[in-house]
Amino acid sequence: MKFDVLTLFPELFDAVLGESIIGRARQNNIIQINTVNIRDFSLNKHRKVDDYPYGGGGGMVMMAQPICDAYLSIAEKLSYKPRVVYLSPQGRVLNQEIVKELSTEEHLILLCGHYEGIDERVIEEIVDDEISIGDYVLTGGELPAMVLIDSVSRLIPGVLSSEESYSQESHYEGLLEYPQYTRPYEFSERKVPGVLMSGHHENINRWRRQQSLKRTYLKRPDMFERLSLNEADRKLLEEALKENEE
Ligand SMILES: NC(=O)c1ccc(NCc2ccccc2N2CCOCC2)nc1
Repeated sequence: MKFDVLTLFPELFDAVLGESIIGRARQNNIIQINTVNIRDFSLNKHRKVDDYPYGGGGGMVMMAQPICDAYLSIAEKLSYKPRVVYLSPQGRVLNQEIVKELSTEEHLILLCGHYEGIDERVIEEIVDDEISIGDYVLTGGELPAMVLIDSVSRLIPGVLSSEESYSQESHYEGLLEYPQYTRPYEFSERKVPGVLMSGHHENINRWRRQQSLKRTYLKRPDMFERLSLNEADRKLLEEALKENEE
């Protein structure tokens, strides 16, 4: 999987994508992440990449030419047209389903906007997808690009070790994760739930699924209503909610 990031701030990516799981995956060449500085493609001597908006109004707009030339510097070497994702507040909001879809691509070009946005003709010319990481406004598209790279990369085979990839398990897909505990057994007078100490794996899995169902129902009714629960799950949830009332 290859990511090419078109950005005005390539150095922002080094720390976040150089460390830990993603850093290791880059070293093992499981994923490649390359940044392209849009400013290097400005045609004027002051390396200007923004200009005043036609129609007036405050703020500046990123010019089309430097962005499109930065894109061409990548695309012209390729025999295929790579998928171009533009990170913007107008995009469809990223979720795990979209992450999964993106992880099937061999090569993604991520375009990071700044100022008040980019000249619309760039979107018409080269952008395939507009994606937002949530309904809030940021100073630039770089953090959204890093979020997308992180979430997509962890689905690429070989990026997560076997332990790390455990959280991939489909058994609770669409559900919130159950509570996690580790040593010591008692911490600030709080003990670990007995079932987890029993070594009874069937009961442990039952308890974990019950906790995931309960948490999803209580914390994320929007996710919960998308679930289709079988009879066993419904009973588990009912029992958990009854305990809540006691
Ligand atoms: N939710 C997101 O994914 C998200 C993404 C980017 C982003 N900002 C960069 C940006 C990129 C494109 C267009 C406008 C802008 N903005 C520039 C600053 O002013 C507001 C508009 N903000 C939030």
